[in-house]
Amino acid sequence: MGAALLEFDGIRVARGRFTLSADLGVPPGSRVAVIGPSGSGKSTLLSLVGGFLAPDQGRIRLDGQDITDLPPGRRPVSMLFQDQNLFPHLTVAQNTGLGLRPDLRLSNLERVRVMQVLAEVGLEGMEDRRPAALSGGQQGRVALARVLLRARPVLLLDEAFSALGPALKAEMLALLGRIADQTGATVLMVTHDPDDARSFAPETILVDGGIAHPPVPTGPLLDNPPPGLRAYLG
Ligand SMILES: Nc1ncnc2c1ncn2[C@@H]1O[C@H](COP(=O)(O)OP(=O)(O)OP(=O)(O)O)[C@@H](O)[C@H]1O
Repeated sequence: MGAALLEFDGIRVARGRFTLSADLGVPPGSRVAVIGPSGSGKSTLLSLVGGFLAPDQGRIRLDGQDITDLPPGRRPVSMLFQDQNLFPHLTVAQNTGLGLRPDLRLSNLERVRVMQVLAEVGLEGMEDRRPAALSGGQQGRVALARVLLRARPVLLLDEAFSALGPALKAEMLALLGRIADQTGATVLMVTHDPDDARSFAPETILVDGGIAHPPVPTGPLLDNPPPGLRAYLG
């Protein structure tokens, strides 16, 4: 629990003919957007942190601890994808409880904690429903409740809210902000929407031309984008 400094130290990774390099640090507890053209390597950058992809060169460190060789399940990282990763046959409470124990053998104390986080994200009274009986926004809340329960030091979002309408997306980003405050997590959020970056992330990593650039203040970057980003933003 608590924030963590995330470091990409001399990272090089090839995927087919594509190569990404990253040499940067993300300060503890910061909220960072990851933006760049389609196919520039944003998901690749997140996969390196999540452990779904191993670099060809370089190390990834969290608070100085080398996590490069740790399998995904042993990394202090939570990841949220667009499809929210809810299991259709499990209830809201069970889907949330998975954040604590994959085998769902929760202690009484852990059950109480599940109910608490569900109340915190506004899902009180819906604990026994299955995901199909929830709206899209409510499903998003279940996924965020699980993240809140896990309270991992690093939270990765890969276009997690991009399918949502503007009002719902704003609501999810606000909830995400509260969760990041509560857990103190370092958040990396891939988005195609510059407004998401502006509203959520004081700093942004630009991924372009095979390079993940160190984070810079979001406002100035978007107000005065370098040529590759300018072309992409239109
Ligand atoms: N499994 C793979 N095998 C070969 N090449 C891959 C593989 N996965 C991704 N790539 C290539 O790596 C590059 C980066 O892909 P990545 O998904 O990281 O980009 P992205 O910035 O997240 O794109 P988008 O915004 O479209 O989701 C792309 O050129 C892609 O074609």
